[in-house]
Amino acid sequence: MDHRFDAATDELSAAEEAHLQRLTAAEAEGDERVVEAALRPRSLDEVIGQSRVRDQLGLVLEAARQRERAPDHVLLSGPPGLGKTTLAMIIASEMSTPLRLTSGPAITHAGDLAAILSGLNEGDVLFVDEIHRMSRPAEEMLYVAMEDFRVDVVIGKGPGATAIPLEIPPFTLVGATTRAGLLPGPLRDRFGFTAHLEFYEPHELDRIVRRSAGLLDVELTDTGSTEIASRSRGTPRIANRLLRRVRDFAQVRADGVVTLDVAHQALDLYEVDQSGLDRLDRAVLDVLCRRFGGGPVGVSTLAVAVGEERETVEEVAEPFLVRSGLLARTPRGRVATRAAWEHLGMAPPQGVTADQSLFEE
Ligand SMILES: Nc1ncnc2c1ncn2[C@@H]1O[C@H](COP(=O)(O)OP(=O)(O)OP(=O)(O)O)[C@@H](O)[C@H]1O
Repeated sequence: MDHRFDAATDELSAAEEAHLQRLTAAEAEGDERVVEAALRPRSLDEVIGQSRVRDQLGLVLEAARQRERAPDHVLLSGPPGLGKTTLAMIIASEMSTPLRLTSGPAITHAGDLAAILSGLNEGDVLFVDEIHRMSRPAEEMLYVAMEDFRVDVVIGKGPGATAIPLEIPPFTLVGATTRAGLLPGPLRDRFGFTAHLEFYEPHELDRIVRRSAGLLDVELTDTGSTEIASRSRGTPRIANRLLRRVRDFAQVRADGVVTLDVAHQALDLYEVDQSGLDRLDRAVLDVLCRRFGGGPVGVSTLAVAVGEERETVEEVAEPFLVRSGLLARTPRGRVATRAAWEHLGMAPPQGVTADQSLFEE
């Protein structure tokens, strides 16, 4: 579908109108995931922020189009909700080719991957989310598929087992990971283009909030939008989610318009603080400072203390806390910075510095 949104004029095209109708229907069914998917930008031009990634990726795709070849394999890394899935969909749509979706945890056996790879058509884009969580045998099969476009199907077991090579058509693998560091070198090296997605700046999130509000038909003031953007943890998915929650509040407890005051009240109600820290972020800081005297403390201990999985603390809470200068990762464990103590309204113990570089791993 030709889904283009002109952020400069905020005008909806006929295609956009149709899209909006589908959105409204999805909302009427209360399906938040459908709504989230419908808010995704559909082309590189529509992507807000990430300008370097957009430029570089645009060039990779244009060159491939000119050569009439499948683009090189692409690795997208970065914290959740910054647009990895969105970019994978855009790669497929810009190449006018179908997108096949799977995820690392879903591929438990090499055979699962063999089945997916052998079903690909020439030029298909295969998206593997959480690629760092794939099993080792599947990973090894993927190396060969990425480089030689071949799958070795093993027949039989033990010493009598034989590998039958099966040719597969050239395809583009798009891998997404929140932990690029966990990918084995040989896999990482086989991606021709690697993009690291950064947290978004408040003015970019502001544009995202206004774009989504336009699509959802939510009336919001400039200051209302800025307020939501500034509390979105640098993350578009959170910006869109907060917009929907503030919209609920505006509808039920106000006159439907998202003003600064409405945004304030709603976000306070949902326990999103002024810096955008949510419950988990605050729990991590709280435990770190109050229970462990500001650290250093190991991430596993921290995770148990807040009642979360280690991965959740490491991949969801920490990147934003580090980026906000509230937490530092050190070889001896996690440490609260002076800003973290101040954020909790507590006096830092002697010797705690604001200078994160002292804590660098
Ligand atoms: N650059 C962007 N401009 C506008 N909206 C965006 C942008 N990036 C992401 N979004 C919005 O944020 C939401 C989340 O994006 P997406 O699902 O692509 O993130 P993700 O990085 O794949 O997250 P996860 O790894 O958790 O699946 C999408 O619904 C999309 O509407």
